[in-house]
Amino acid sequence: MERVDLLLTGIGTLVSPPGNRPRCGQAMKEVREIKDAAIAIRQGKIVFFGPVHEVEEMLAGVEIAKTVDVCGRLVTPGFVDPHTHLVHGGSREHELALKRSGVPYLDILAQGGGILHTVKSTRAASEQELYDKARRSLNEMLLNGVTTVEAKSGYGLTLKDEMKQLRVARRLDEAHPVDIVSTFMGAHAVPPEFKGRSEEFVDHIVSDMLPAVAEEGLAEFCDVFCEAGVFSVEQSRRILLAAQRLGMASKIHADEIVPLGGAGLAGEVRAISAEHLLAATDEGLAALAERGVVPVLLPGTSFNLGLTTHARARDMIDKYQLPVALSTDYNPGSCPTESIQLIMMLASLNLKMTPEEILTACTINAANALGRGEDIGSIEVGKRADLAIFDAPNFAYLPYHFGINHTFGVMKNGQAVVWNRKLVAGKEEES
Ligand SMILES: N=CN[C@@H](CCC(=O)O)C(=O)O
Ligand SMILES: [Zn+2]
Repeated sequence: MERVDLLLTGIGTLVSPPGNRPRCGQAMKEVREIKDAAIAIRQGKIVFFGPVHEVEEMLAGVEIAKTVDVCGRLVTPGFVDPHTHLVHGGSREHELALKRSGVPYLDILAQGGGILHTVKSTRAASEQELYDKARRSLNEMLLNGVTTVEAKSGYGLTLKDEMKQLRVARRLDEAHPVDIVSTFMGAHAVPPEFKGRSEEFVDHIVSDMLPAVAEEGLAEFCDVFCEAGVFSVEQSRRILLAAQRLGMASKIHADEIVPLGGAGLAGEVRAISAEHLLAATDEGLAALAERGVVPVLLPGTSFNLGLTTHARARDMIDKYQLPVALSTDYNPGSCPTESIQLIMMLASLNLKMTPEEILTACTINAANALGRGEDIGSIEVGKRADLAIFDAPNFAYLPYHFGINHTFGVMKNGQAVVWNRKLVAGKEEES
């Protein structure tokens, strides 16, 4: 090699899970930590990393176009947020008092509020309004150290409005430094015009929506809210298998509130991931383990809904050897936060995950929940140089010192997109 584009040096601690594969059970705790480290980057990819003296030896005689000293800071892989409802219209703070008075989430939905309220605001919003709002949230995520985000549709619930959401996600992926992975979630709720006729709505999804979404190549995954009073296991199976035939892999909002069997279905259809899982049974967790499904846990949601029960992360890791991933579930109802660093604190508090497990869950396991373990989610030679730089002495400091943003900088494909705690001008929206 004759030249590297960037040498990131002065790294106090470099910490990353090793490899590309999902990390299960005990392996979630085994992270690689290197003191006084450096990373060499060429054409957006990592070409060497290790203790600074070793990297310098490797680079003897190689032209280094630019050197940046991060002055002893912590460097991790850029975080991957594998479950968000990024693109939507409006907000739902008017439901806060109702929620706090104890009215259950599904009752608010059954009364036409909740998700259905956001459906109204999303239908009423123009594509540009949705774009501008989602871009602001994406900037917040980037400032938190996140470099890849999954984004679901599901607040349009007509073909036209679902496509509107998905096109916004595609435009953001093209224009914003954060990579967006799109999921079609037309089965997020039964819209008012199909009230009492959920089977007909499922027919409409299968016959009209899925083919149109596939035709325009707007989504890589298909997700269903498989929940009592929303979509049954049979309906979810029908939608997910139809989507698979069109090339969209499956994700499931599974066993969030009622143990309906969503986790079992995730195993059966070989979903890439199953999300929430607060009410998942042992049988359901065993099905995930048997079929290599990544459980995506959303502790911000149970926290914000004021629940005293939480997903059984310890059982998932210790007993079922599952590769747990974490996510914000950013959405306007059950979890209005873009902060993955807050989620880390809640994973420690309520899921009893260790800092090492949390790091693994927010990086390589989250990348595998999106089928991107070969490309992102760990600091490895050949992978994209998506990196987060923190004003922190070690990774445990992030879930420990909570309620503030520790990010100093973010590199996306080897380019600084956040520096000195600010978006780098022009990088928040490249065109
Ligand atoms: N549970 C279903 N969907 C979202 C919430 C959507 C909303 O309340 O707007 C979730 O994952 O938490
Ligand atoms: Zn969700």
